[in-house]
Amino acid sequence: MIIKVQNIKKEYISGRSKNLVLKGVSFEVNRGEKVAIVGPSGSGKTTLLNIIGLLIQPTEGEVYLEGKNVSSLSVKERARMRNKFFGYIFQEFLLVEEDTVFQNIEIPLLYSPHRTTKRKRKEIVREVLEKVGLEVKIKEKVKNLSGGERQRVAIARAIINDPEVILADEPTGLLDVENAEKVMNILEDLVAKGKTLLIVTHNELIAKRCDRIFKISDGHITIT
Ligand SMILES: Nc1ncnc2c1ncn2[C@@H]1O[C@H](COP(=O)(O)OP(=O)(O)OP(=O)(O)O)[C@@H](O)[C@H]1O
Repeated sequence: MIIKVQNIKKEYISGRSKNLVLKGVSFEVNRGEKVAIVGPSGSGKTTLLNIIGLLIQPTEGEVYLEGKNVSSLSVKERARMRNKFFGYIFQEFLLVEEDTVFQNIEIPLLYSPHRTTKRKRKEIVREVLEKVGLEVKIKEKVKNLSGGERQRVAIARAIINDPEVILADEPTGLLDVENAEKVMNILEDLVAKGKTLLIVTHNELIAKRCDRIFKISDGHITIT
């Protein structure tokens, strides 16, 4: 088992109002699994993904990654996990529009503890761009790309450090059917090579392609 979540609660407090979004969520995910996280808008899907990805802290409960309780990790180890263990893909791509495809994708390499020369970075970036079918766009500015191409750049950036787990938050939400299909095929290829995928989606067909579906409703999770 690669991820274990135990009795996670998350409460947001703004002013006097409290919002208990997750009311005690527990599950395990195995290595190489493809899991869909579904539920109505505002049910806490992104919140759950961000807790697993160490982007936010739960109010209560524990997250274990490869058997290690993450609350026992130092700040440095958490940062390393974020950079090396997870690849994050978001609906809005979160790319630097004015920069080139290469500049956007090399970012995680610049933050890696292993120094790389520009030549080496180019080689690695070319390799991941090949995986997402965008080698020819390496010098193009992101602002000149289509939505589908942007999402593939975002995927390339997410996988450049060869992460174990890919966390994808509505990665096909802004894409047409054809581009959504391309993105899903790339993600499924990664799973076929042993990566683990957690994908938040509103799309039933995408959810059905996964091994299991985690449905969040009223702060609780049902697994099918
Ligand atoms: N930083 C925050 N501070 C306060 N409330 C928040 C914060 N982040 C999320 N919430 C609230 O928590 C609830 C769950 O939000 P979350 O984004 O996890 O839902 P979601 O299921 O991903 O929704 P959607 O499908 O619309 O993206 C919502 O009511 C949201 O307003």
